[in-house]
Amino acid sequence: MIRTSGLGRRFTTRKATVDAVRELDLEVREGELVALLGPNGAGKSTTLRMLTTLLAPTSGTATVAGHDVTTAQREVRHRIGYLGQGTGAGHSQRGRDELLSQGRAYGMGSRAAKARADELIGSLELDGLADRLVSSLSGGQRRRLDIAMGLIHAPALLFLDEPSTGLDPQSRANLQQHIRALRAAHDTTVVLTTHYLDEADQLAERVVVIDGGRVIADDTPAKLKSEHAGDRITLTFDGEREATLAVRTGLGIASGARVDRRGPVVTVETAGGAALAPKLLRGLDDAGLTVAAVEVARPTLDDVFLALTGRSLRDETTTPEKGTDQ
Ligand SMILES: Nc1ncnc2c1ncn2[C@@H]1O[C@H](COP(=O)(O)OP(=O)(O)OP(=O)(O)O)[C@@H](O)[C@H]1O
Repeated sequence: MIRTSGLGRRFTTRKATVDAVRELDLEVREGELVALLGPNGAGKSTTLRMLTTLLAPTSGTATVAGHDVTTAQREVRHRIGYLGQGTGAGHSQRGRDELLSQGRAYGMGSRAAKARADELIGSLELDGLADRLVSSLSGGQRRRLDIAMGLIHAPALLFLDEPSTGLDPQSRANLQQHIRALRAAHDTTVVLTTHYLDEADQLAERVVVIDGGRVIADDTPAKLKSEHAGDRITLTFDGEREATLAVRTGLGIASGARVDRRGPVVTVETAGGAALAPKLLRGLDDAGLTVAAVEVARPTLDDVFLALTGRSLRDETTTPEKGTDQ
């Protein structure tokens, strides 16, 4: 569905030259749901804008839905849907009318456009809402209408640029549920960008991690986590002295695990944390050391990003919160 080879985009301004995307080799198969994950400025939007023909690459090639993004822009555009950052339906219109005019703009007959609009209104649960003025809809509802606009011409491939940015967690979960259902109902390949770790983890089958314009990892969330980050066992002792003694016992763990002590808290990063924790506690008990609290946490995609770059994605992104909606 998508194949890029050495794709790149350089921006040259009077002040600086920025390689927003470098040497991108990406392949997306039919039916996949792929998330491009990275901090602000990583190159996610620039990648999407090149794949949707909105921006010309300065190096490399890209084929989308069987057509070259540089030499066959029209063909590509007819086969894809795109929801950009901050784009959306006109506010003084009713949603349904917006959908119909969008369908006509794609050359659909009025009957076909109406049938497709009805179908999308149903699957995105916009019944009732589609007959209201767009300006009266909440952020999440408007985003769903935007997705319907992007799908009106039944594209095989849908690009969503940060679809849930600015939505509160509940509306975000609701939108994710709709994206999943849409994909199941219409068999659409979906490529989306996000800087929400939970969104990439829960929604995408495959996560392409981008940093500084380059792909630094590309796999299923489960494999990324098992390969790049271990489970984390956090042991809290009554005092720093006990924690130091506990580390000195070696904790009975295999080499390769990372042990870190901060004050009375010892963290152990290792594979198979859930199985190891009871053994570890028994060993400490035998050594006469009492653990005040223990916690075993599965790794997150942030741990993966941290392992790959030494930086946390959480520190780099902010989560703007707006009103809840359904
Ligand atoms: N038109 C432009 N002119 C100059 N630099 C640009 C332009 N567009 C993007 N850039 C730069 O390219 C880099 C990648 O930007 P891009 O918008 O693709 O990142 P992003 O990963 O989508 O970030 P965000 O999550 O903030 O949307 C940034 O350093 C950005 O400042």
